[in-house]
Amino acid sequence: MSDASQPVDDVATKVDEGALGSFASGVQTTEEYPLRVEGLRKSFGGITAVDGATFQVESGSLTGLIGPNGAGKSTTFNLITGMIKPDAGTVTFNGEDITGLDPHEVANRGMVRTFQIARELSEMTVLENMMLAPQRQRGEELWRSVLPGVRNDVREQEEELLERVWEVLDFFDIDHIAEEYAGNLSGGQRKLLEMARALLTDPDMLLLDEPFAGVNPTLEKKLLEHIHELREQGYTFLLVEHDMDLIMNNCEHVIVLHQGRVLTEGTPDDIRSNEEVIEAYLGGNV
Ligand SMILES: Nc1ncnc2c1ncn2[C@@H]1O[C@H](COP(=O)(O)OP(=O)(O)OP(=O)(O)O)[C@@H](O)[C@H]1O
Repeated sequence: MSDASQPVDDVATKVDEGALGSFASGVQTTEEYPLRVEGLRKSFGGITAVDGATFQVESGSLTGLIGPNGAGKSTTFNLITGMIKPDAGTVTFNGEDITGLDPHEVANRGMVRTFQIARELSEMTVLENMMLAPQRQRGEELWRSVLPGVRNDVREQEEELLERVWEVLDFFDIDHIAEEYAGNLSGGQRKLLEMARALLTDPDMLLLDEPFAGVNPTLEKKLLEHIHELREQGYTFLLVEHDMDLIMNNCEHVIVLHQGRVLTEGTPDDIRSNEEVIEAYLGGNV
């Protein structure tokens, strides 16, 4: 059974008191390092995409996961979030072994990744996309739904959701395009919508896979401001991004993957001057 039923009192609770306090249940982290990946391994036929990757991500950090093309970054993301199952190794989130869980089970525990807006969602408005975003089932809410007379009114829940949706749209400055079809948005606006949908699930940690690809500099700046604001409120971010300047200027910690394992990790300054990293990138045809 889902550990989402664990009473919130059981864990150290870091309550978000920022601008999102009104719609988020509060960022809850039980650990200094909420995400721990150990000995993760995955092969596709003869190709070992992830080969014993071991790292951890500090609570409230913006951590960058970088590496040359084919280093295993996307596969690592997919393994962490349950999109694919590892051949070996463990993924621990907030102290719980979540290895091999399905994506919705991982999301229910508070870790989500952004998804590109699928084709069928392009034919819906921004508002409809938000209303259809998967909702995190926290334990307390499961209980509320079965206790007679306690907030089990569907209309009341829909109204609450709508209120949260507008707050998130407002936070990302996309409330004015709520009635626009998602398919008509610019690349940058789509990225904002993808992040807004992820945030609506009320996560503690977000995994962002190239969130700035195709985003113009103005929107990139805006998106980065949102990420920093959320980080200050206690959200934890793991970011895969090819733009090295962006990683170096925004992440406080950088993990370098090479050939499916961690080559090194450290501050941007450590990484920038690391000979092994330079060599890996030169050999990696970046
Ligand atoms: N489903 C799959 N089937 C076969 N091989 C795969 C599959 N997914 C990934 N690979 C291979 O695993 C290796 C790692 O791929 P992955 O996409 O994880 O790397 P990456 O670091 O995200 O690369 P990039 O920066 O180019 O996006 C590559 O050699 C890739 O071709």
